[in-house]
Amino acid sequence: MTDLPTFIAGLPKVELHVHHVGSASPRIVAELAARHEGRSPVPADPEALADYFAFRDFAHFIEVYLSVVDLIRDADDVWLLTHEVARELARQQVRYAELTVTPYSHVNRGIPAPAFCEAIEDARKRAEADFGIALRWCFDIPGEAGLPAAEQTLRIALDERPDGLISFGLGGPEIGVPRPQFKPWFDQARAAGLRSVPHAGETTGPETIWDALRELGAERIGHGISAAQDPALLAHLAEQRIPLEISPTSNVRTRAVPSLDEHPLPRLVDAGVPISINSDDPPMFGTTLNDEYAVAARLLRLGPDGVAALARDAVAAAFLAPAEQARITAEIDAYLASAAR
Ligand SMILES: O=c1[nH]cnc2c1ncn2[C@@H]1O[C@H](CO)[C@@H](O)[C@H]1O
Repeated sequence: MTDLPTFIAGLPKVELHVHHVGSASPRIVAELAARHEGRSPVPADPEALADYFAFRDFAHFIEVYLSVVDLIRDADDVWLLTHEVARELARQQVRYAELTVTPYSHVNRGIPAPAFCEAIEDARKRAEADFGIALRWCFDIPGEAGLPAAEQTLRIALDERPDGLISFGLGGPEIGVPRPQFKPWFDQARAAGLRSVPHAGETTGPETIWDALRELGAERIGHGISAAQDPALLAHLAEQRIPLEISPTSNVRTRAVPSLDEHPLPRLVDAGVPISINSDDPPMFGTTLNDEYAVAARLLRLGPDGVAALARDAVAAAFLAPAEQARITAEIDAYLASAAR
């Protein structure tokens, strides 16, 4: 058996909670910054960028995140970012990824919705041809922009309806952004066949997760780590098989959790809550999906069998057709068997 990092690097995976702009690598950020003659606080130098991606708190993280969003100014930038994100995911043996994109933020910066959707769709199809990876879209509402953003995000989702669009989400800060107010837009999105995957319980308590379940019809929860504080919620998530999309390093870098050793992931798993392991905004957090699997293996004391089970759990939580889930799961099983020889 090879060492665990090597095993993880070759393990077929899916990723369910990873943000489009949040995945812009230092090289991509440098290229985007260079395209716009340095009219941005975002450093083009990868070293300086690593320091720039250090966050005082969650609000500061969102502020930095939006400064990178400002670098994306036209459809070519959108295409470049999307295709490169797909390349990096495929390098990590990701076969399928549900990428969270925030059309409101780009349309609000002057990129017309049709051009934005055409760019992500063309990059998605090219990535499938170039790298063999299947991408799907979650359109999320940037919560800090409130109900106008909800309305515009839904409009773009329903009017443009790109082929890859499968889910509807809610990102940004939770503090001061109560979930119930978004119910009318989630109701319309779900009625149109989009799956509901809001963030909740990342920086606020279990009540935000209850709201996301009861008011927004959440089928999965982005983060949801504060569920560990509420035994009734843990039992509900476990009984109803509602998966949490866990990104351990994200929670430490945004100060949602003091340290990895204090991360609630072991308690969530012990309570029988279904989870998937994700990277959220990997370059911003100085991590990769493979690194997050290694973190989970350490926190959960897993070997190759346990890590392969984490990958299977993510496949089971994916909004994939059963035949596709079976295909990727069989790949995981075959890989584990071959690594054991
Ligand atoms: O970990 C996260 N939690 C919440 N929002 C996030 C996270 N990572 C990226 N975003 C993104 O922050 C933007 C705010 O306007 C949104 O685009 C949201 O998708």
